Amino acid sequence: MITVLHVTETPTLFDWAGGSAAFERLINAFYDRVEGDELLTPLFPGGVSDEHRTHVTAWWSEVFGGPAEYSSELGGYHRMVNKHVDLGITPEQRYRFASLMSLAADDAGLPDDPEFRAAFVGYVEWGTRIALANSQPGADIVQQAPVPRWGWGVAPPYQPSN
Ligand code: HEM
Repeated sequence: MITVLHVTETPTLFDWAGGSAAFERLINAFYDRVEGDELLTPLFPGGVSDEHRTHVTAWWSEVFGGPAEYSSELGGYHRMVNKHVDLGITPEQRYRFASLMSLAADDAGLPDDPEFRAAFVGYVEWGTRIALANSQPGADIVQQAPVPRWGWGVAPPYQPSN
């Protein structure tokens, strides 16, 4: 008797989005919007540098399943978390940040299937709430933690079996 095993691998969110080039487009589109936003510009006086954009692209790529360069080259979670200390992010700024991320995903032509976008905004919601909490004066901050690796959650992409 022959048994046929059908194995379909679920792609990482990084690969599904289009890899490094897609995350570069996303982060540049996002900070282009930030630079024109009256609520967020006070947090980025003088604009958002190429270096900042490159670092944040590395963070997002790693979180979504791409190369772990933010951990190996830039200082990992510890560096990211300390960048937010004492920024005093307001709930309005958090919400604006999250909204602009969703719009930037459209600007950058990221996949717009409901499964990908649900996972994407799930991470945005999670990350922005953590950033807000960590940015408050006197916040009790976890200094060392792994960079998260985000997944599809309950709805991976629908892949017909034949
Ligand atoms: C999903 C949520 C977020 C992620 C993944 C994220 C990621 C990062 C990373 C990786 C850095 C450090 C870049 C480097 O290594 O040089 C950073 C810095 C920064 N983030 Fe966030 N962030 C998030 C939410 C927010 C929010 C909600 C705000 C404000 C509304 C914010 C404001 C900033 C600012 C102002 C810096 C620069 C600080 C400095 O260089 O002095 N972030 N962010």
